[in-house]
This record gives sequence, C-alpha cells and structure tokens, in this order.
Amino acid sequence: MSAIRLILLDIEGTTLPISFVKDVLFPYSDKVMPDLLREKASDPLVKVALADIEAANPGCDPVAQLHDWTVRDEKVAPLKSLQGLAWKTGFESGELKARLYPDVPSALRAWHKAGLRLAVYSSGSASAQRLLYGYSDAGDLTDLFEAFYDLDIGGKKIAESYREIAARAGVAPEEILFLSDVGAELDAALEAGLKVCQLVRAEDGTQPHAGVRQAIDLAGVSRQFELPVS
Ligand SMILES: CSCCC(=O)C(=O)COP(=O)(O)O
Ligand SMILES: [Mg+2]
Repeated sequence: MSAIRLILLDIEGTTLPISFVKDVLFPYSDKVMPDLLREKASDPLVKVALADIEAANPGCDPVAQLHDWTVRDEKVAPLKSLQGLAWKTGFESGELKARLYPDVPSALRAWHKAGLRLAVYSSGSASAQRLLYGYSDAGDLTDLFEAFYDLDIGGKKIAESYREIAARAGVAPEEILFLSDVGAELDAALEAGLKVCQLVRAEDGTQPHAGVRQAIDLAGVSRQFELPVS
C-alpha cells in the first residue's frame, strides 16, 4: 500500500459544522448581497458572476436568484464567488470567526509537523477557504495548507477533478487521502484512485456511506491510517 503524502480536506461537514455555514455564513452573505452588488458593480469578479447568473437564468433578478440558490444550497460558481466576497468584510472586521470542529487544529498541526502535505478542496471559493482558515477560532491556519482548490477544478462529484488535483500536486492519486462527509464526493475520489475516509460528524447527523472507511473526527482518521497524532 502506498504511503499517504497529501491529505485533501473538504470543509463543510468535515472540518467545520454545517450549522456554521447554514446559520451564520449564509444569512450574512444574504444580508449584505444587495449592497455588495451595488457598491462593487465594477469589480471584475462581480461582473463575471452577474454574467454567469444571467446566462443561467436570463432576465432574473440577481439578488433573488442568489437567495434561491443559497436556500437550496446550490454549489454553483457565481454564488460561491460572490459569497466569498461578501464574507470578506465580515471576517476582516471580526464580525465573523470560523468555528472549526475542536479536533481539527491539533490534527492539522500534527500532520503538517510530520511533513504531510495538506490541501483544501471545497465548493466554497478559494478566497472564502482562505478566510475561514485565516480567521478561525484557533487563529490563522492558512500556512498549514499548500493549496486551496475550488470549483474551478471541476465538481466534487466528478472523478476527473481529483485526477486534476493529483496532477497539479505532482502526487500519485493513491498517495492522496481525501476526507469528506459526502458519499458521492468520496465515490468520485475513489474512482480516481485516491484513498478516502468519511467524516461522520454527530453534530451534522452525517449518514454513513457504504463501502468507505469512516471516522468521527480527525483523531479517528489518524488512528485508521496510522498518521501522526498531536
Ligand atoms: C469554504 S466556504 C464555506 C462553505 C461553503 O459555502 C460551501 O459550499 C462548502 O462546501 P464543501 O464543499 O466544503 O462541503
Ligand atoms: Mg462537505
């Protein structure tokens, strides 16, 4: 069996509770979105996102469309990039602070200290990922990660996305351990040849997925895969 060289981590439901996203982050971006679209209308990111929204639903009201996608938790690129922009002010002002699962900072530090490479793969935009780990309740953890992959790589339920991440990292797929709460993401990573483990978080009510290893926290991942512990 190949040794693990890189650990690739999902965020929501894996390192951060789903309730933090649904009850804190989504209401925040929903609240500031109308002002943000008006005040940052000339920002290239906003222009691209608005064009993508128009292409997805011609003639729609962008604010209403974004709200609808948020309520349905759609993992669509224009929503994710605009949410990232909206949360920036909240994190930088101190109004938002990411509530990581308590087992996460110590495991990440132990893995990093032992020389394991760490990267994030989340539907949230790469800039939103940096904000979450930059303004977490355990301080700034961004230096622990070598890369932040988002939907620009491709969807998380598609095997090709994981092959692309392995190619960009210069690591064989079987040397990557992917951690996620979502069965379809784990299946796609398995299809690409990665090792996988499902985080079954009691707080999130995660349903165990057949055919994959499971752990209730990152310490449990360490035990199963014989990785360093803090
Ligand atoms: C990293 S941004 C906050 C969460 C978010 O918007 C999201 O879509 C997370 O999805 P994940 O792929 O991390 O489950
Ligand atoms: Mg997730």
